[in-house]
Amino acid sequence: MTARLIDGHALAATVRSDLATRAGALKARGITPALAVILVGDDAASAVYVRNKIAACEKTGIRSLHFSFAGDVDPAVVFAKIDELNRDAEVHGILVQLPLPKQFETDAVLETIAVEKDVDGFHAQNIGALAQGKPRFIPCTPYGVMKMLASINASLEGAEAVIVGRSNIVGKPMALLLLAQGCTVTICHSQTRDLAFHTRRADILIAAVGRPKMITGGMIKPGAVVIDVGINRLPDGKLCGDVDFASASEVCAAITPVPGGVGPMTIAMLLANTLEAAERLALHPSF
Ligand SMILES: Nc1nc(=O)c2c([nH]1)NC[C@@H]1CN(c3ccc(C(=O)N[C@@H](CCC(=O)O)C(=O)O)cc3)C=[N+]21
Repeated sequence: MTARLIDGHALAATVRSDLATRAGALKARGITPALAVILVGDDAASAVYVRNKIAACEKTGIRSLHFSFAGDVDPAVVFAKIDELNRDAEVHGILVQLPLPKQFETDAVLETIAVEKDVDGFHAQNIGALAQGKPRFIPCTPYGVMKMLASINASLEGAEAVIVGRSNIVGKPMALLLLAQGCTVTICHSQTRDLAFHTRRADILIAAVGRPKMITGGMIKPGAVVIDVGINRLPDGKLCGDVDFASASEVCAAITPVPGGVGPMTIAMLLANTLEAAERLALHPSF
């Protein structure tokens, strides 16, 4: 069996075209949706992602503001910038690129971002709202994964969903979203005793661990949908996912590639959240 490919670039382009229409409607009312991105330090991968985000904003008619700080910056300087952006009525979304250098307490930084501008959906209040089934901003990567599952009409009600990885930014919110759609959800992690036992039961398998090609075809149920969130750079410079694509695609029904899968959708959903923030702030300026 050869799996169907879920094309993240094509799907992201569809999302962007809808967003461009909505951005145009806001502009006609005198509002230019704007995203502020804060980058601290000179991590090469982070610089690439931030560049991709800014380019995607431009394609969609969203204004982007970019603030860079040296890796040894005093956190107080970054807090002051976030505070300024929180109060700037022309900024609708604020994103602080992670990971932050070690002098930062990441959670404290994320909690400083105004909840109504938290387009990453990482603020404790936004995670709490999602956990209660009343999401305001859905974290971009899991949000993009849900769109990818919808694009192939994956049936989620009663499905066995297995997530490998328990991070706050992917694994946990992913579990909440799949749960809300009626999946029976299992979260596996580094202490899971028999990983393959769990993954082989999955109708929907989400790999988000950050270990190159660790999920192989033998660990996958025939006919499963496999979503590869991992982005790993191999010594030869090539990117690969957490899933061994060659063996997995012989077994599963549908699979996302790396690159060109979840990554581009993550950025598209960041733009979607920014537009939603701008639309909400336009409707309720004091919200
Ligand atoms: N506050 C915050 N929000 C994030 O959403 C966030 C973050 N911090 N820190 C890092 C991770 C990672 N992330 C990616 C986004 C796009 C691609 C992407 O476009 N990937 C391309 C390849 C890019 C390349 O060539 O390296 C692809 O998969 O096709 C990858 C990774 C967002 N993150």
